[in-house]
Amino acid sequence: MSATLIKQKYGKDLVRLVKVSPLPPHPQAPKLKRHIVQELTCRVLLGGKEFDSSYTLADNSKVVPTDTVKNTIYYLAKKSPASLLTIETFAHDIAVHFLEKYAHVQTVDVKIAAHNWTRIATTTLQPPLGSAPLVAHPHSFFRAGEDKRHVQLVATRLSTPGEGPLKVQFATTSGLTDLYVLKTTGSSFERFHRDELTTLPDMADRIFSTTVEAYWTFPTRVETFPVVIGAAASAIPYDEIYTGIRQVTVDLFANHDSPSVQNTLWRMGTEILKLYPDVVDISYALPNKHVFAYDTDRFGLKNLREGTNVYYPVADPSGLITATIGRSKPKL
Ligand SMILES: O=c1[nH]c(=O)c2[nH]c(=O)[nH]c2[nH]1
Repeated sequence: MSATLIKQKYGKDLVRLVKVSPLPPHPQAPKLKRHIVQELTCRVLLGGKEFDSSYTLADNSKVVPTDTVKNTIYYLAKKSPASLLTIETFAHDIAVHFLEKYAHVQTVDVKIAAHNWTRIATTTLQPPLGSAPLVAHPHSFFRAGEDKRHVQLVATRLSTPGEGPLKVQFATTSGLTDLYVLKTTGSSFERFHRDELTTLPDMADRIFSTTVEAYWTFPTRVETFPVVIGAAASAIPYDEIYTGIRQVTVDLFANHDSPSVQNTLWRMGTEILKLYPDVVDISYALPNKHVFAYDTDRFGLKNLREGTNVYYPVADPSGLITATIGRSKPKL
């Protein structure tokens, strides 16, 4: 038997990093320390033909240790604190670092997840507590939810090392996951296909609950280097787009009178493409986390068809409704 190495990539996964960035002092409380906190989980994988021999011939001479990959993430977080504030920019700077430093690295695949630390609302910073309106605390946070912001960036070297400037193609996908939402009415599922295996009744009014997963892609772009690390000049407002997509998603979830998960998903995607011209397409995965009416009718208490207010959430199985929505090609 003769075998061939079809593809390979290696690096460090689950590199956890917390970064605290100062904010300028508040004019009325100049001594108060004001911070931004970010918690990231990073994965950086390196690829290139010259790593083949580490797999096939046990030749480690070209292998940048995954430990060095990990150290580099912290090094760049320290060196380029501004770029870290937007995970797409940080991913870009990580990729550029590896391509500039190691001529035999052909591709860098970076994934970053940002966790949700949200400012605690406190009544006052001075005792007595509990007597003043709520203010966002300058340096105390709570984990508001398990939802995360994501970026996956694949950077590919287009130029030949030693022949002219470094030229890199970047493919960027951003996303959000684990955004757990539930609505108690304003959702139905009726007039679906029926056959002898169908037991589901028409549901005119039901609970709708899902954990939103959404990924959106940006146009691939080519950049020529050197540029200043941290300056990652990109006209794309990644933060604004993330915040907007998250808001449109929850707005439509809450306000759309949903005839099906499929149609709500479509409404979310089409609205986002209208609002954000930088987004090429958006993919959603919406599990239908069923919450069914419990049968207390058996005990003489009507709950199934009328007066429904006691339910049981079903962990598995869930429905899973997925789609990618893009822009239609102009008709010629
Ligand atoms: O919104 C829904 N879409 C479905 O395809 C489906 N199938 C199902 O059993 N319940 C639901 N709900």
